[in-house]
Amino acid sequence: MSETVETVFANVVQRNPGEPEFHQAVREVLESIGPVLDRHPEYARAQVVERICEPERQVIFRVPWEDDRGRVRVNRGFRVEFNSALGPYKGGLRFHPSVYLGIVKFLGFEQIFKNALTGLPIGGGKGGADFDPRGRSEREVMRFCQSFMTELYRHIGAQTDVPAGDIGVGAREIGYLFGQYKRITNRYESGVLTGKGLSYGGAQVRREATGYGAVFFAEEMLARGGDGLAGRRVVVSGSGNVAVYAIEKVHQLGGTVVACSDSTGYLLDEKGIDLTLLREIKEERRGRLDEYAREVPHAVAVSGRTVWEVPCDVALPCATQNEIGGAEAAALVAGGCVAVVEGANMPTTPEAVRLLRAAGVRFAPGKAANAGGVAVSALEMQQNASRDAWSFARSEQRLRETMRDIHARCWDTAEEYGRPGDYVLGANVAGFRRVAETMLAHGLV
Ligand SMILES: NC(=O)C1=CN([C@@H]2O[C@H](COP(=O)(O)OP(=O)(O)OC[C@H]3O[C@@H](n4cnc5c(N)ncnc54)[C@H](O)[C@@H]3O)[C@@H](O)[C@H]2O)C=CC1
Ligand SMILES: O=C(O)CCC(=O)C(=O)O
Repeated sequence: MSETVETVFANVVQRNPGEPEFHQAVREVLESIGPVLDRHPEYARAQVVERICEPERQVIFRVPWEDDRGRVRVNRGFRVEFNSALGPYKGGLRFHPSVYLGIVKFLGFEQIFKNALTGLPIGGGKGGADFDPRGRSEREVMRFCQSFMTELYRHIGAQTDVPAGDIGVGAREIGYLFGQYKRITNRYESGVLTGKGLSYGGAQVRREATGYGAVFFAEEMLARGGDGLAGRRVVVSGSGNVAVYAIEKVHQLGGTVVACSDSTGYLLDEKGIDLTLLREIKEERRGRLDEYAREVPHAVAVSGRTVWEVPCDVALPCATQNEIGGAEAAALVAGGCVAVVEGANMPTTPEAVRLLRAAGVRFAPGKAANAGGVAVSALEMQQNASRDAWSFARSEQRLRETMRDIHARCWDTAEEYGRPGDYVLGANVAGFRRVAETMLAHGLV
C-alpha cells in the first residue's frame, strides 16, 4: 500500500479497535485503490477515502423479548448506514450469535462497493442482531422480529434505508418484520424491505438471486478460459439460501455439486446433491445434514471437518466469513481446484487468497460474485415503486445480464490497471470509482 493509504488504514484501526473483520475488509479495498488515487489527486484533496471508511450513521439498540417459558431475553440490534452517495442505504440483516458492531461494519463496508458494481441506485448499509434463531420456536422468532422492528422502524424507509435478509434472516423473518413495520407506522410501504413474499410485493427470483448470480459469474469467469461449468465437479459450502440456489443453478448448467456443509460438518454425495431432499431437510424440517445421509445410503455425512477437503474443479464458498484459511486453500489446490467464486461475504482470508493466486487458481471476490442478490433487491424496489410485478423469466434474464455486466466491469478495470484477470483489483477499483466520483459531485457532506 502507498504511504497515504497506509496512514488512512492505521487511522481506521486506531478509530475502530477490536473489529478485525472490519479492518480486513477495509485493508483489502485500500490495497487495490492506490493507482486510482495516483490518477485522481482530487479524491485525496477531498479526503474521499477517509470519508468512505467512516459510516454515515450507526445505530445500536436493545431488543427485549419474551421466550416461550415467559423468561425475558435481551439482545443487541444494529444498523450501520454506511454510505448513501448512490442511493438509499441497502443491505441485509444478519441474526447470528457472532454478530457485533465489527461484523456489521465489515458487511456494510463491502456493501458500498458491491452495490456500486451493480450499476443500480443503491447505497451501502447492513444490520442485524446477536440473536440465534436456531432452536427457537416460530412464536419466539416472531416476537424477536417484532421487538427488533419496534426500534428499527424509525431509521428505515423506501427512500432512506431498505434492509433485506442475510444469515438467519429469510422469508419468514422478513414477513414478521414487514408485518410489524406496517402495524407501527400504519403505512403499507412495500419498498421498505426486500426479499418479501410474492403475495405482498416480493420480486420473482430474489430468493434465488444470490446463488444463481454467483454461478452466472462463475460461468462468465470460466468462459474467459474457453470453458464452462458443464461436466465440472463443484463443492459448495453452507446449505442455506445462497448455497441451495447455487447448487440448483450448477445442476441446471450441467455441473455436479458433490458436497455442501453446515456448521456441524459436510455432506458428500458423489452422484450429486439431491436438492429436493436437501431443501426439505433444511427449509421445512430445519434439520441437520446427517438426516440426508440417513435417507440416501450412498451419501456420507462427515462431522467436524472442512468441506474443502473434498476434491473439486470449482469451489463456491456460500456459508460465512473467513471459512477458507491457508489450510483450506492448500487443500483446494491439492484437490485440483481451478476457480474459487465467493457466494458468501469475505469467506476467504487474505492469506488464502494469496495462496490460491500463487497456484494459478482463478478467484472472484464476493462483492462482485454475490452481488446478484442485492441487484434483484434493487429490482424489487423498482417494481414496488411502480406497483409492478415482473415474470420469473424476465427477472432471471435481468439477473443474468447484471452479472455479465459486473463481470465485464471487473475484467475491463483490471486490464485498464495492468492487472489482467485480477478480479479483486477490478471489483474494488470499479466500485470505488463510482462512489468516489459521486461523493465529489455531492460536495462535503
Ligand atoms: N442471502 C443473500 O441474499 C446474500 C447472502 N450473502 C452472504 O452469503 C452467506 C450465506 O448467507 P445465507 O445463505 O443468506 O444465510 P443462511 O442463514 O440461509 O445460510 C447460512 C449457511 O451457512 C452455514 N454456516 C454458518 N456458519 C457456518 C460455519 N461457521 N461453518 C459452516 N457453515 C456455516 C449455515 O449452516 C447455513 O447453511 C453469508 O456470508 C451472507 O452474508 C451475500 C449476498 C446476499
Ligand atoms: O438484498 C439486499 O439488500 C441484501 C443483500 C446483502 O445483504 C448482501 O449482498 O450481502
